[in-house]
Amino acid sequence: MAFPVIDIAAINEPEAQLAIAKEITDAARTWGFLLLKNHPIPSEDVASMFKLGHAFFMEVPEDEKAPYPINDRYVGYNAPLSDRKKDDKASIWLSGKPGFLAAEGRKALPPYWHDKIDAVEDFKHACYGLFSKLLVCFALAMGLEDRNYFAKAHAEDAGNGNQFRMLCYPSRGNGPLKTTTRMSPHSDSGSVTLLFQNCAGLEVESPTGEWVPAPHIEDHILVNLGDALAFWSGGQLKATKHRVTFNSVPHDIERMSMAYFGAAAPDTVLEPLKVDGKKAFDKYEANGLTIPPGITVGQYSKMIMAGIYGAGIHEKREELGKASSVVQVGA
Ligand SMILES: O=C(O)CCC(=O)C(=O)O
Ligand SMILES: [Fe+2]
Repeated sequence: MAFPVIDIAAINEPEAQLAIAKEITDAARTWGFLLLKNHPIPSEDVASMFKLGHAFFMEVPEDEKAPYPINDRYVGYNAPLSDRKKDDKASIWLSGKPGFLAAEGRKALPPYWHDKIDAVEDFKHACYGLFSKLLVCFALAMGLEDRNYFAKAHAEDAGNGNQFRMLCYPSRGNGPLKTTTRMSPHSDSGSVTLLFQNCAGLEVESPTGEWVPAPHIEDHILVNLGDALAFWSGGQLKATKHRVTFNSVPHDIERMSMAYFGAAAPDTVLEPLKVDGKKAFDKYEANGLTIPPGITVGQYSKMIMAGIYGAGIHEKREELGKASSVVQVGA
């Protein structure tokens, strides 16, 4: 079964919409991954975001990044080997609802970013526009009465907003240690991830269970689904495991990617839809955890984050009496 590549040039044309929605949803049911061709995000904008990210990772000294570690709102820098203590990649998190980075979020960002916040905000907003169209496609193709059934639970300014991160898998002079990897296998936990990549290197679990390379095609966006939406859809949509290894991105090769993680508002209750009037599954497991029906998106995100970044920052927030509604959707 070939990796799905879907042309969405006509996504706004009413007579073409249902057919495109069906193609996208079929890919989401089988692979849980797809490549979007002729999408509305200008390639110059993608290129300039990569350029900003690359200069940050390569030119800003580590001691100017280290004082800004990722915080409980998913803003800040994550040094190599901090994810799961073994993933050899660095990331800068630029999360939050529109306006957040220019206001409270600013002090958590290395100063390099301060005059680039508007460009980041514009890019995130464009990602949101595409993401919400994909949510409409799922509802249309699944035959839900309300085409906004999913989209309306994903307002751009709900909760703490969506997460956005740029990643850099550095090139190293020495080979990797046995104990390190690039990006451990995981499924994303939110609704839909838009992934921009500057080269190949991501591997995904195919419908027949083998690790296969996700194609890298110039000007295409890779899309994958997260467990919250897969669970909510009653298993009709699939959240697929993916990883980056030192075989797919050797130690002396650099890779960059940017991920926009769209998630539902933290108070969204995840109750699986029935498929043909029947319960689709008795138990849904993801990343080693079982998702109980009726859990909210906010509660689910807390369940999964401890293994990745440690729950410490969130516990501290709660000790202070401020219940956190942080949504960790990537991995
Ligand atoms: O770098 C990549 O392509 C993978 C990123 C990813 O899977 C994630 O951040 O959740
Ligand atoms: Fe991921």
